[in-house]
Amino acid sequence: MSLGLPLVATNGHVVPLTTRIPPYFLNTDHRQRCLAQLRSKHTGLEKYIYLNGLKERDPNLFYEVLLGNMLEIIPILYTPTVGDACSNYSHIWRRPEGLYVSIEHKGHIRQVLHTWPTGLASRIAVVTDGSRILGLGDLGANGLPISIGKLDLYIAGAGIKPTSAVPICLDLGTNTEKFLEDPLYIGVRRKRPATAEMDEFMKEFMEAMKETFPQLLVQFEDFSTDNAFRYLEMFKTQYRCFNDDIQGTGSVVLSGFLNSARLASSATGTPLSEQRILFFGAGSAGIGVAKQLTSFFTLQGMSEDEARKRIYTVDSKGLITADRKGLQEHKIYFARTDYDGPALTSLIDIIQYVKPTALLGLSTIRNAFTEDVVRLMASLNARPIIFPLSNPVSLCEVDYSDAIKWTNGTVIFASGSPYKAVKFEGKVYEPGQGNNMYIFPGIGLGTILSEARHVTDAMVEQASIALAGSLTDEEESSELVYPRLARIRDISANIALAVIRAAQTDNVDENVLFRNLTDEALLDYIKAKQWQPCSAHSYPHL
Ligand SMILES: NC(=O)C1=CN([C@@H]2O[C@H](COP(=O)(O)OP(=O)(O)OC[C@H]3O[C@@H](n4cnc5c(N)ncnc54)[C@H](OP(=O)(O)O)[C@@H]3O)[C@@H](O)[C@H]2O)C=CC1
Ligand SMILES: CC(=O)C(=O)O
Ligand SMILES: [Mg+2]
Repeated sequence: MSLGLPLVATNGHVVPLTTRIPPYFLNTDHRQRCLAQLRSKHTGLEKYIYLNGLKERDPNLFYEVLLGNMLEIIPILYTPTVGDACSNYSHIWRRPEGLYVSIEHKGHIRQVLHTWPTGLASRIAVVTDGSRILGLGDLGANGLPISIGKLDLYIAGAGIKPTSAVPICLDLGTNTEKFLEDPLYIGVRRKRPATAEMDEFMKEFMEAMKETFPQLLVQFEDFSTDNAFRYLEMFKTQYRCFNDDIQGTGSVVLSGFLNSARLASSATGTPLSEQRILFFGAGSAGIGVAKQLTSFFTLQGMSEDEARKRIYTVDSKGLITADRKGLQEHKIYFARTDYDGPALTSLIDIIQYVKPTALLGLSTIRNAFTEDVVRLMASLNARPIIFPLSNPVSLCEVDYSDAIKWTNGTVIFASGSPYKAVKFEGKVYEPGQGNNMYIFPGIGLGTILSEARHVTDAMVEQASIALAGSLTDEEESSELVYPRLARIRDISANIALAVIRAAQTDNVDENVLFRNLTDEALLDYIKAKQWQPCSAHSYPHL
């Protein structure tokens, strides 16, 4: 063990020649100590604060503990607890953890970006404007922890170097009064800008990002739906960027849906071409997933119209039909043209009309999938596919234990936030977690390594297909629809390989050296590039 400090060995123990750490500290298991300290905290928020302090003090140890305990720690750094961290961020703020770019910096954004310490080494930025954090609404400048949490997943899940990661919160004001009135609120005290002012800001920001960090990929995160679609359209062929809520969610849910449809079909024989998918919630996530599914259906040989006909969307006013006045732009494509009865507003009536094989919730409405809804889905399908995908858990459309009970265990289930396994009538059932965390680390890794100029639709689609195909025999026989989280590094490497190949096919890869490598050699290269934490390097300065 080389720690960069003088050591002596006595009785087989390593003892540092320093007074600043206890002589036998190095012979103890720091990971176990951290876990014990973590577990001694009583609330999720206390655990979150503890873990972020640990990351600041000792990033290697932090990521070692995280990688060894993903199932326990991801729900703290990410959904659901990151939702509490965001809601309370102005109050729990301890130290600078990311980059804030304020509307008041307009005209000087490049100078602000230049203050970021790792400069040209930066490879991936997760950028939120705090306007729709999970399903919690407009949290303004409190949104930074969502960018930090996503980047922890890049580092742990894909092996991106911590020094390559840039968490960014755009501080553009907030329309949430309680923050504007809170004396501890850390953001600018103004309402959000009108579209023209925000567009000017975003254009300056993206141009400054490209100039300051030429090798960087931007992941847009938790922008309100209209802006999420608008900036994706505006920037997706101009800069290296993608939108996680639209494209990442689309990609991850397509994977889970394909594995679910295969499971359901082994009971019912229903082919993909006869699936009817009902989206409860038609925002950036719902429409993003619907688009990804239809794009995949057309790859399978369906016409665009046939593919679109498989999809039904519901918003706060009920089933979305083309005759509705003033439909928002993003809802028009899937609005039904074949329904001309009275407006259908209750979910039960809509299910009775559509007879869906799959019900996907991206609505932010807690318990919207009531017992009646779930039982109706079970009466229509031998294996109903029910994905309550809204985050955090407090906004999930149905709890796993209820879904199991009300379907007598026949449900094929994936939720946005994690649930524990459930025992029902003597059998243990394991839920899936349909969350973009399975996909964005691999998309990012593949994009960064291939130096793709843009993230193309095919790169996102191939990522999804790679994830769907990543189940082991054991996972398949346990009827999982997503792989176990503990394998995320290998899965991310496989997704990255698929993303790089798609970038090559689309001719957007600037790193053309990979074109000559076999898949096996490229996969080895990707794995060798994954950063590994090593807490033995933790005390060089003592
Ligand atoms: N699992 C995952 O990986 C991901 C999950 N999500 C989650 O998805 C959720 C939605 O995100 P996003 O699409 O961006 O948010 P939006 O607010 O844009 O979308 C919410 C949608 O739900 C609809 N809705 C609201 N209330 C009702 C109701 N009572 N009945 C029916 N529909 C209703 C809204 O209708 P209207 O349009 O009329 O307002 C809107 O279409 C969030 O909770 C988010 O955390 C998001 C990304 C990834
Ligand atoms: C998971 C995610 O990106 C969201 O809930 O917004
Ligand atoms: Mg999100």
